[in-house]
Amino acid sequence: IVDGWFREISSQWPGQAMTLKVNKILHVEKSLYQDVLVFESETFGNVLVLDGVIQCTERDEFSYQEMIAHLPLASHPNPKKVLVVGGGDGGVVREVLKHDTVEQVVLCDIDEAVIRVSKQYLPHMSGLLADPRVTVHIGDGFKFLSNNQNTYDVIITDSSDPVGPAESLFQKPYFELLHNALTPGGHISTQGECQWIQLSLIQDLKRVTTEIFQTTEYAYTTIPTYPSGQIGFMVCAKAPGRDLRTPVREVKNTKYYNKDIHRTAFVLPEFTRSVLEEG
Ligand SMILES: NCCCN[C@H]1CC[C@H](N)CC1
Repeated sequence: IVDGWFREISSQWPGQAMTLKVNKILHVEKSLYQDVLVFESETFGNVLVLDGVIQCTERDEFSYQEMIAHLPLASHPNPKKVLVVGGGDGGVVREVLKHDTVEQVVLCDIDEAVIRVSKQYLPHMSGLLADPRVTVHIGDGFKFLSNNQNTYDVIITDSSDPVGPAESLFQKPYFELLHNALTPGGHISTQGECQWIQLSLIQDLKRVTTEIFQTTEYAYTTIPTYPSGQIGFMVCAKAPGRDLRTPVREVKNTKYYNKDIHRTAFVLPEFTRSVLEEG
């Protein structure tokens, strides 16, 4: 933080950096896995930063949390059991619970510090972790999945970037574990990075998921505080011919997501479409 500004400088997005004006530093900690920082910003509410990278801000988190949850859930006929890998801030769990078909949500995050800090500084995101339908498991999602076959209707991987604790969540073995842990007809969504910055990574993710899932699509949303102002998702189905672009159930009480946003999220600019569809 330099002269009151936090700058998100990272080798992952060379030559650019989001900066946010800092009112007050609220928490600094080195957890077992990463550096944890929470600060009160001037215009985006409280901000959670892990290893120098913005994870979520109170003002715009709803865009990412709603889309990564509702794209796989609203296109699934009857999701009852849901797993969230990562997502320790609780925002995705809050969104999953908006589906009244859901009977149980399991959250598996490797770092208890993220959950503890989110409960203290991000109450609007972490509040529903206390819901009776939610089970919180502290551990490596990779290991957790290998003990669960044919169990979950939807699995959402709400991860940080592939540099650090989440690195293994972007590789083929993980997607095979996801496929095995899904019930037939199950859906996944993963934090799929940004087409302006990581298009070659997205192309790899598309190739890998195409080898494993019968249906796989990339979608994206706009979100001011992520690099280049947007982030994408890989959305896949363990079902032949499943239309992931069409919501089959309505989602209420959202601020970003609606049925038209669901459809248009999958419509890609030519520089991305040509790379992902021609492989
Ligand atoms: N629920 C927190 C979401 C974490 N996902 C982020 C996507 C953008 C990245 N640069 C950092 C993690």
